[in-house]
Amino acid sequence: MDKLLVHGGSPIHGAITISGSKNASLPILAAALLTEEDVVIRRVPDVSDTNYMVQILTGLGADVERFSGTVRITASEISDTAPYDIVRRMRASVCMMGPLLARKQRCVVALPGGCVIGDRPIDLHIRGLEALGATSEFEGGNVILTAPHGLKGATVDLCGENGPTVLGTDNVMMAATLAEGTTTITSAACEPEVVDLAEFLNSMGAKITGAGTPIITIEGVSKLHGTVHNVIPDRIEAGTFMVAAALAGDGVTLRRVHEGHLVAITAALRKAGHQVHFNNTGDACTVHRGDTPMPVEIVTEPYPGYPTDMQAQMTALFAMTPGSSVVVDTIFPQRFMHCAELKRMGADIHVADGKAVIKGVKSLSGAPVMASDLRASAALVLAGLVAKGTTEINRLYHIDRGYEHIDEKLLALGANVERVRER
Ligand SMILES: CC(=O)N[C@H]1[C@@H](OP(=O)(O)OP(=O)(O)OC[C@H]2O[C@@H](n3ccc(=O)[nH]c3=O)[C@H](O)[C@@H]2O)O[C@H](CO)[C@@H](O)[C@@H]1O
Ligand SMILES: C=C(OP(=O)(O)O)C(=O)O
Repeated sequence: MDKLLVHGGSPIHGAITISGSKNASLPILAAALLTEEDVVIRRVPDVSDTNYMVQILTGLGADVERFSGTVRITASEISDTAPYDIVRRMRASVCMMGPLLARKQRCVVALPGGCVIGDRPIDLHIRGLEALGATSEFEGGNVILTAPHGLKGATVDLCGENGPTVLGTDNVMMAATLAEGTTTITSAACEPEVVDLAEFLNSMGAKITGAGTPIITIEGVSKLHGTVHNVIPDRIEAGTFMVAAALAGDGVTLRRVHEGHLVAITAALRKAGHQVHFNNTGDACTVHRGDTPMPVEIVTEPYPGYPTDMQAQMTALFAMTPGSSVVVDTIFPQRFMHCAELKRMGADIHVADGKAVIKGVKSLSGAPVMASDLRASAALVLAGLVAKGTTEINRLYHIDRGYEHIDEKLLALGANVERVRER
């Protein structure tokens, strides 16, 4: 298990390039199962989640070649059962359900269960696939979906108690591409990753309109074909480095970003007193720490609102921002595991009922801390950049799930970090 040592106090500056999006890559890799033909996906980040997805595809019988950021998949003959050993390691493996069901009329996928960010039910995924004519049963920790006579288009509402579901929208959209007739998804998730998946599917011959709005229409086709696709930039990786720059930066430029995907994060940083400038084409931005940082309140919401995947990192920034800031997570109200570790570094945070109140302190001090999930680990790295002394972040595999070569990118910006490899 690797760990990261962050020696605080070195300001970061310079430029880095943002990687392809993890959360767009995962469903797109799964969607390659919808055709027997060759699919080439570029800018897939080299993170453990995409490696697991490649292993799942291989385990299902697909031929997969990976060279740098490019993955070529040929799924001419595949099985309907996703191998448990790998599926259990990654929650996003639930997005195999839609493509497998559409292609094989049956799928067996291990249930993801909960995780440290809270309960992660899949009732809306199942409800959506059942509306298309599938039947479901649960056996031995697996969900088994069958549609022996194929799927049929229907109207499906995917709104849950906490709003729409991203991977649920992906699953129903992927399944509906090969269903007979027209499917309408209402209360669809509007995240850019859903739009990227829809663009990928359309480039394979699917007929999808409305992705990026709450109503998506999919006209079923009998077959999809091969394609080549470039994955969108990772808005959460970009947001994480934007916050790093606001916390410890002395002018940090991020290349290959998408301004339109970063509106809520940019607004929160500007409100907190930091400077964010985009270039004319909106594909690069430079962030400077403001002279008078101010406390703000952020409330996570479905896109285009402030993303839950960016609240832990912002909490690290608020830990050193004078005054009282507030973070409310309406999507995953239990997603505050990072706060206990930030407190070990000297932060003043009170968490109750899905809300953290953070009183800025003058300084944090480095400490051994435990990463509990992907974005919580990112928050600890950010805090470590400005803490006095050394922060030792254990269980680095959490961060390696979703940040491509984070240590190398931080080193390129002048941070003093060291990955300690432990076998
Ligand atoms: C791989 C990937 O893209 N992961 C992202 C995706 O996860 P994921 O797609 O799993 O998250 P969802 O959008 O489904 O979850 C949103 C909310 O809906 C609830 N819910 C979800 C499904 C369901 O069947 N029933 C139900 O009640 C969840 O508990 C949560 O409160 O979107 C989340 C919300 O933006 C992000 O934090 C994750 O990084
Ligand atoms: C929570 C995340 O991912 P996952 O849904 O795969 O757990 C994330 O990317 O922050």
